[in-house]
Amino acid sequence: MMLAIGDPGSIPMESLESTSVREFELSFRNVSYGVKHKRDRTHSVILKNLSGSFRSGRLVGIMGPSGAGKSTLLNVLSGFKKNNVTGQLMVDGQRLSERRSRKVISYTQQEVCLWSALTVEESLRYAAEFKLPRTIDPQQKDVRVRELLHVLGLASCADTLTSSVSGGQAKRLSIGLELLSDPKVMLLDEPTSGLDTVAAYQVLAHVKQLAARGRVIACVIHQPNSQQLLLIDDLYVLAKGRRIYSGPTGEMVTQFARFGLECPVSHNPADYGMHQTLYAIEPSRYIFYFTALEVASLDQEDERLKRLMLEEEKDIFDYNPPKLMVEKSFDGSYQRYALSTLQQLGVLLQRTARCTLRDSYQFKARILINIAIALITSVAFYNTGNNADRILANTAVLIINLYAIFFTSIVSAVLVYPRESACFVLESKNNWYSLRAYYLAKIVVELPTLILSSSVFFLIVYYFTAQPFEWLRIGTFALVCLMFGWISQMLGLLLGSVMSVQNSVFVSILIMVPASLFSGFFVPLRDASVLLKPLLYVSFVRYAFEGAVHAIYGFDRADLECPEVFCYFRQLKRFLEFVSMPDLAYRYDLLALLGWIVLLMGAVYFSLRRRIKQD
Ligand SMILES: Nc1ncnc2c1ncn2[C@@H]1O[C@H](COP(=O)(O)OP(=O)(O)OP(=O)(O)O)[C@@H](O)[C@H]1O
Repeated sequence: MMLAIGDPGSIPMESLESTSVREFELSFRNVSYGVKHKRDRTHSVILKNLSGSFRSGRLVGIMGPSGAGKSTLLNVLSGFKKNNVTGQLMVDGQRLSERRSRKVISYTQQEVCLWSALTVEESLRYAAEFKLPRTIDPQQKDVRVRELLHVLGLASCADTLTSSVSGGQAKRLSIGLELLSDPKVMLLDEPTSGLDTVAAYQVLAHVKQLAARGRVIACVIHQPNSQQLLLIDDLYVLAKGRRIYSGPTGEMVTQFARFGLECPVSHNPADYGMHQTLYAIEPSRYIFYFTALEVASLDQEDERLKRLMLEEEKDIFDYNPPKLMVEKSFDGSYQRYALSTLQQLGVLLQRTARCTLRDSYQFKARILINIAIALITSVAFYNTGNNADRILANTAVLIINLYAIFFTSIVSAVLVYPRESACFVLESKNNWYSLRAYYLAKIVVELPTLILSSSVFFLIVYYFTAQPFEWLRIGTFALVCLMFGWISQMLGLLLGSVMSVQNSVFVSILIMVPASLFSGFFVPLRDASVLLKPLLYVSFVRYAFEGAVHAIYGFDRADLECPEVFCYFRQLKRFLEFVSMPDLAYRYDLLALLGWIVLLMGAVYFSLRRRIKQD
């Protein structure tokens, strides 16, 4: 059903409402936020001593000039920003813990983060799967998705991939994803930016209806027109991180006038002309918008503004909230996630499978690169496997095999992961699913890709370079390749989760080049300097290389063929002494690789957890 302008009541809200919620209030007291500048060790205050209360049933508009701290305030209230924040967040006068605030507050940021391989409708459907409880039947979910498509004006692009929609459509979709679960408190950062007047009105009207049904909704709003202003019940106006107004929209101008801040505030004749013209065209927009912005943009030394700010800071809490227990009023039956971990895992796997099948470029490229390198290696080292005269060349095959696995695994992870992890952080902070479910899904999805891509390489090279066709050797070699590939993959995910694509690529090269030195192939343990030796003992490349050498030449392999009169390395014992691996212990290599896997998997987990927790 399309929403008619000027008729917000026509929004089909009934099915979007699950239960009626009693009135409540989200309030914050003495909220300050500062940043330390690393370069000159100075400290800037971004939000100073802000207090206020947003009541359910009323749509709150947060206004102020660019850089006033509007987005920062929403980041702080939503819990997205936690470091260097002081103050209290309360529901009905009861302090809201961090965990609890995550349960009740949803936040739609200015930047959109969408899965590029999904269509608009699919994105909403997956959001519905994650955010709506299983008790809601699929038909009802379908109705909600369809309603949102219409209300947000996305019906015409429902089947378009999110990578192809316009900026405004992407913005509306990102709001829709959060609207689906009908959260108790919604903080929206510029929900109308990028939208035309009609769409902006529709979004605001929809949001107002949600507020009217007992939600707290606060949104940063830029340049609202008179119709949009009529929808905004309360205004919270910021100037350089300080509050200059909080209260009903209609009373703002009067409040400013009490401090001699009457419109127009500036007396530049040129500006005055502009003011007059604007006033003639659209009086209400002129009064609210220009008054708010002009006052907020005044010099902080302006006496009138100073008095106004002092008054606002003095009069922080005129509302006396009822002392209700948050537990009873809010959390009684409120679950952080709509689905169990297992159910979350199921939906995550479904979504990833769909994205991978649709956007299979990365996967195909990885397989093709592996085949190409495998064929080149096979041509270069054809039939070396059982030739004692070419044993060094054959050892090179083993190390090339490991490098190919390393680079294809790490590069595909660092290229794709930074963007994916940004979406994960956003969805996770908004309680779509837990880190545990996401991490499990990631492992389940990555493992088959890794097995397939490294097996392709390994099998081609193994066959054409004539390595021994014994199941024990094939199995042990494959296991080393797989574990090494998993280490590379985890390293890629770790880099991708903590840094940008560019930095991850540089760092992965920085890791691998010295790691080659520590493989034991170029500098055997015996010849390593005192400085190099400790690095060889911890190098995962060395353990993988040793494991591979053991798989191919260990386990009491018979002497090699010698096509010449004399081959020094015909007896494998001599070769193993030469590469400084006389007493090979395959299981120790596996144990060391396993240790690395556990370490890196833990590191990836904790780095993702840190990202969810940090600002
Ligand atoms: N981590 C940070 N380090 C340094 N400065 C910061 C940091 N976070 C915010 N700021 C500064 O705080 C001020 C407020 O930023 P914020 O993004 O909240 O403004 P805004 O009112 O939302 O602006 P806009 O309307 O342009 O989006 C800006 O001057 C910004 O540069």
